[in-house]
Amino acid sequence: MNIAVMGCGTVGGGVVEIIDNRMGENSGLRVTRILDKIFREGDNRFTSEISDITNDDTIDVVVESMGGIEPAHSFILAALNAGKHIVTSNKAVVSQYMKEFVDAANNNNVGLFLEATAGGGVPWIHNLMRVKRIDNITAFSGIINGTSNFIIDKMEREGSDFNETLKLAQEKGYAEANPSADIDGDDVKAKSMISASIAFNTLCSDEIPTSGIRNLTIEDIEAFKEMGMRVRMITRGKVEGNKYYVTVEPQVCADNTLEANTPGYFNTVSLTGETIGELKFFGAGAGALPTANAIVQDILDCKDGKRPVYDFSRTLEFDETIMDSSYLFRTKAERALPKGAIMIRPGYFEIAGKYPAEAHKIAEGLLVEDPTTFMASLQKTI
Ligand SMILES: NC(=O)C1=CN([C@@H]2O[C@H](COP(=O)(O)OP(=O)(O)OC[C@H]3O[C@@H](n4cnc5c(N)ncnc54)[C@H](OP(=O)(O)O)[C@@H]3O)[C@@H](O)[C@H]2O)C=CC1
Ligand SMILES: N[C@@H](CC=O)C(=O)O
Repeated sequence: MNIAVMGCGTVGGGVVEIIDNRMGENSGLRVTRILDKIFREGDNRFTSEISDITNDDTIDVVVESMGGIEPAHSFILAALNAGKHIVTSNKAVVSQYMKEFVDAANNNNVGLFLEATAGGGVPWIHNLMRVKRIDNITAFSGIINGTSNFIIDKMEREGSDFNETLKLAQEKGYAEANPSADIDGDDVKAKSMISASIAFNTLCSDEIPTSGIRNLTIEDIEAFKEMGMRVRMITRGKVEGNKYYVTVEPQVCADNTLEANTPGYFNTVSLTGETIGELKFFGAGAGALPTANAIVQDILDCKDGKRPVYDFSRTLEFDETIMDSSYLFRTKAERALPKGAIMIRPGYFEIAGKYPAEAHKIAEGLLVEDPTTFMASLQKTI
């Protein structure tokens, strides 16, 4: 099977490394073209022209690991329309154009493989699809961003500085090209849209309330520790009747949970199915080789003739009333808090029974008066 890799940075470089140097010749996989801006000296597979891939009938699979929206969107479509299978790690573009990509793949009788778009090396998408062979998935939740977990964990363990740790995550190749996607929750939002669309058989709304860890301080971490809690960046998705909802925000969890004990750049993500109950998946959530591993697994599935089938036919209403939670706010803008806020320790307030969008709106109001305000949901069973 001949493979073209578009974008040979952290992830694409990992794919080339695994196929060229680790799998051996008997794997039946060969990287024959690499599209990037900078060419590796002496490697004549490099090109900057998409037509060198789309016009090459010997190429079976195209890996898209460039990131971003354009030209990734048009290159993926061009490859699908040229009859190439696509394997991508680019959650930003997939979350925005999932339906268009699925339709193009179906029209051209090729596969669209998405394992690496959520959870890095964790076989999350594969298992969502596998569980659905028997069960309706009623909920998912957990940590699906390695960078934010790496930052929080290092702050907890070593008292490390937020910005220095973010820099370290960038050096290690965990962070997005624009790392605000990691710390403000947009990366988790994109992964959640893909996860929810697959889990719930409906194209997920992009109106997911999203907030991140930008304002998290060492003092917050110490305060949570004294409360027997730890904070994690969490996605939550849920279906009830003909309603579904998804939210992305930091969550303060009991310190004996698997989520609270997820270290470094690891992810812990779980799904709930009607007969299987709760299933949890843990593993490397980012980085060159774990993510490349997920891509190569997809390529091997493709080589075995497997083609993922996506079904978005379920009509569900995106409705936050199925997901009320307690929220915690650390703010100096005490007077701007709504009625019912209870001070649980100096500077920290709890508001019970709030819907996510409502809570995020409260946080936005507080941030105007106190730009250091931090908000998190308080863990309970969803
Ligand atoms: N890093 C990780 O741990 C993970 C990343 N992902 C996703 O995988 C994708 C790639 O991420 P990552 O490998 O970290 O990113 P990198 O920035 O390390 O790699 C992207 C590569 O693509 C090249 N590139 C970008 N645009 C173009 C273009 N128009 N033409 C040619 N080459 C281009 C970049 O060149 P240049 O640098 O010169 O712009 C770079 O070499 C992203 O969608 C990311 O969200 C998913 C899971 C994990
Ligand atoms: N930046 C992302 C990379 C993997 O998806 C993360 O940190 O999780």
